[in-house]
Amino acid sequence: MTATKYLDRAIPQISLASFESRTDEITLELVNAAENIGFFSIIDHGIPSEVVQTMFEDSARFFSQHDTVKAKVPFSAADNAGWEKNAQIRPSTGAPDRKESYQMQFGEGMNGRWLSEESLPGFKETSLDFMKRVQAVSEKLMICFARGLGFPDDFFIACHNVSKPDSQTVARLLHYFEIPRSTSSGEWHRAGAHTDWSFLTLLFQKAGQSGLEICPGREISTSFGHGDTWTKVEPDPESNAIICNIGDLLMSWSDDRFKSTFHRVKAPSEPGDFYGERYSIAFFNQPRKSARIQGPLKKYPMVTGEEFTRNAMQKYYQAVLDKTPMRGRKDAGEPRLVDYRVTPMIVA
Ligand SMILES: O=C(O)CCC(=O)C(=O)O
Ligand SMILES: [Fe+2]
Repeated sequence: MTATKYLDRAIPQISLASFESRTDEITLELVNAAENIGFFSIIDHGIPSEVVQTMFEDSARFFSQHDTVKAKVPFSAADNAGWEKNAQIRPSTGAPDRKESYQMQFGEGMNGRWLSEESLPGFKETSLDFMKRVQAVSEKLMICFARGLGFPDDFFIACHNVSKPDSQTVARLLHYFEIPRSTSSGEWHRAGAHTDWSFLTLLFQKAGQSGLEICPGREISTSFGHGDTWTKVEPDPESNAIICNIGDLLMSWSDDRFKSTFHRVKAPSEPGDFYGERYSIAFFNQPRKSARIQGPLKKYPMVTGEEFTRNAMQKYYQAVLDKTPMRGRKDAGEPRLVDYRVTPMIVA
């Protein structure tokens, strides 16, 4: 395996302190970051680090449940919610990510996908409280991006209103398994290179659990950045930073002015890489199904939020939908992506 080429790109750090009186200044910083690297971190965002830690503890509590318990809330491709394990095949690798994840929503997509209060007391309340806080931070960023693109301040907030039943916004708990040092990673990744199809993604990392890497959309020269130069994005517990990236939705809504950025969680294989168990939390701002998506220059035809998500699911999950052993089962109802047969971390 050839060594990864790394470049120490500066990731802009943007403070949201005194937001109301500094909105224009913050807008300039965000627009600049979005036009160039597509990645930035935000600090002074108002979510105390204890709240983040509590969510991480509850995430560990969720994933420590037996697989048969988690399988009661299986991932649904139709709703983009629920639990999957070793089931997400990225177009960049053609192999499942070595991870499990649980996706939670505010709206009707989450119906029947919470574990019962008896099996996981307090989990739903902690999660929804956390999600509301992250949504509040997202809304500040949405005001700035609306200003930056010449829309009314509340334009993106209305399109992403999480109190509406057709909200598609997702909070994703992620758990990557510990990897034995003897493992040869070959071409697979903990999360293969991809862009997110969200408007914006807000990512929480845990101290010491590195692995996230980025390659800015403007600098990528191959389809998935194989062989391109990558930059490590280390967790920053000191400043309680949230890592943010532009997703495909904001790229399209800005007529490509803002670029979504390739990122991945590399399988450890080189000196300095982290082999331990890794937890992260990603919050994907997704449009309401009824939102109408088109940039100010009308570069792309208008699509609804529902259509945008459906297209993205086909692009990112089709390989699994085609392979899923449960497809066509009488009781399936809809395609399911959980492949219980794959044992974690069997890597030759
Ligand atoms: O776990 C991470 O750090 C990144 C996860 C990610 O990129 C995703 O789920 O889209
Ligand atoms: Fe991602």
